[in-house]
Amino acid sequence: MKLKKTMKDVQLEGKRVFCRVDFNVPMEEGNITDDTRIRAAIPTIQYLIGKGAKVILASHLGRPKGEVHEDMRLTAAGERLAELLDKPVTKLDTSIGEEVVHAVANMQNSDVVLLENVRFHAGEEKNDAALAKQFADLADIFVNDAFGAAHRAHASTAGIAEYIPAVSGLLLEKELDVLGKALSTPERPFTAIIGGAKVADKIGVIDHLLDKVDHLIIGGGLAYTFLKAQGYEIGKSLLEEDKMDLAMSFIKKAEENDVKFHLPTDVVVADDFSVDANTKVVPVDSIPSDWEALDIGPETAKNYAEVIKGSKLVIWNGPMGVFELEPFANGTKQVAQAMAETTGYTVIGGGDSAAAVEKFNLGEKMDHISTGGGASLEFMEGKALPGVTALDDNE
Ligand SMILES: Nc1ncnc2c1ncn2[C@@H]1O[C@H](COP(=O)(O)OP(=O)(O)O)[C@@H](O)[C@H]1O
Ligand SMILES: O=C(OP(=O)(O)O)[C@H](O)COP(=O)(O)O
Ligand SMILES: [Mg+2]
Repeated sequence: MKLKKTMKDVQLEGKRVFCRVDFNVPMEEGNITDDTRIRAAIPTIQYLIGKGAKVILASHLGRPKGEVHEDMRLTAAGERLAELLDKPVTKLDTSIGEEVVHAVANMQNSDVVLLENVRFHAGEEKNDAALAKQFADLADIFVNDAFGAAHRAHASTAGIAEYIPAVSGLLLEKELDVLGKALSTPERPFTAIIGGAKVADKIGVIDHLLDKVDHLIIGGGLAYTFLKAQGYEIGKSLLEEDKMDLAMSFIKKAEENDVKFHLPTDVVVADDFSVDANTKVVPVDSIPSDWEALDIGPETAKNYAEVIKGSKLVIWNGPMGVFELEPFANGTKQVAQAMAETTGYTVIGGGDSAAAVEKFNLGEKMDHISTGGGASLEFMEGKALPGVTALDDNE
């Protein structure tokens, strides 16, 4: 990957800086349940403040699909940011238009403005040139520090870089450095664990991982597309129907490459997606047709923990179950515990995976917690990240 310009390569004093961060934090009833991603952006924001820049922050939250969703506003993130910076943060209700232009015109050096969720505009995810230009017109310099969204070619992560000087932030730089080093000459056995809910996004990376790892462990919502492809009844569990053939091809490729492919052998099923649901542990061949599997079972968790403890390098993205709800947290907890205990090098990625590890108070026991899930997987796969390639080359 080409070296990119960083904040140190540009003059910042008095400059308006459009700084893309990933404040896509897990929320529950309007409250932030894990602020890892906000804390991770603080060094860059402090650096800009210290240099006397006018700091215009932009982020997405959730997937509002181009419409305003009251529960996806960045208000709580702005409040948390102000606490962490110990400094006022002007939170705006939109990310383009007159209100924004006016607020930016009134900024003093070292002031911080937080724009509203950029995904409230349909042009964001389409990487619409007109929207990217509107973002660029607000600023003199673009700083990308949103590693978690660096695999997206969107208006505020990539498009904007066409119009103004574009450099990387400290978090983006650090993530690329640490992940790059861990993977350059991986220690073996090398194990990758993939779970979570973004099945369509993540299933593709398995292909490349099968050329690299010794063990591939599958959990979370991802598991059921594989189980269904093998002919099991999965009830109402998460399924990407059009990925079933792909799933089978991966099982075959694993055999050819002599990669141990681990799927759940037992699961926790529920008659409802809720904390009060009726639940039971069943073998994977006995999932009731009107129930859904929301966690790996205890036998599976024990087996996965053994593999992890025998590994020299483990990368993990995506929770093993719906860990946010107590009855479905055990699988994720057991895997996190094994990651904490193994003597191997451990890398965890993803907004929700990081939140899970923090919830179990095991964050300090991990070697690296990446703020990106999909982003770290695509980086490890060797794919170019649009949020990085868009930045100016350091020639
Ligand atoms: N079996 C399952 N069914 C439905 N959702 C699941 C299941 N297992 C895990 N999840 C959900 O996956 C979500 C996280 O997925 P994802 O965003 O892909 O991970 P990350 O943020 O770590 O990259 C969690 O909110 C969790 O509740
Ligand atoms: O939460 C994110 O990714 P992750 O769930 O893979 O960690 C990023 O903010 C990207 O969000 P997106 O997957 O809606 O583009
Ligand atoms: Mg997530």
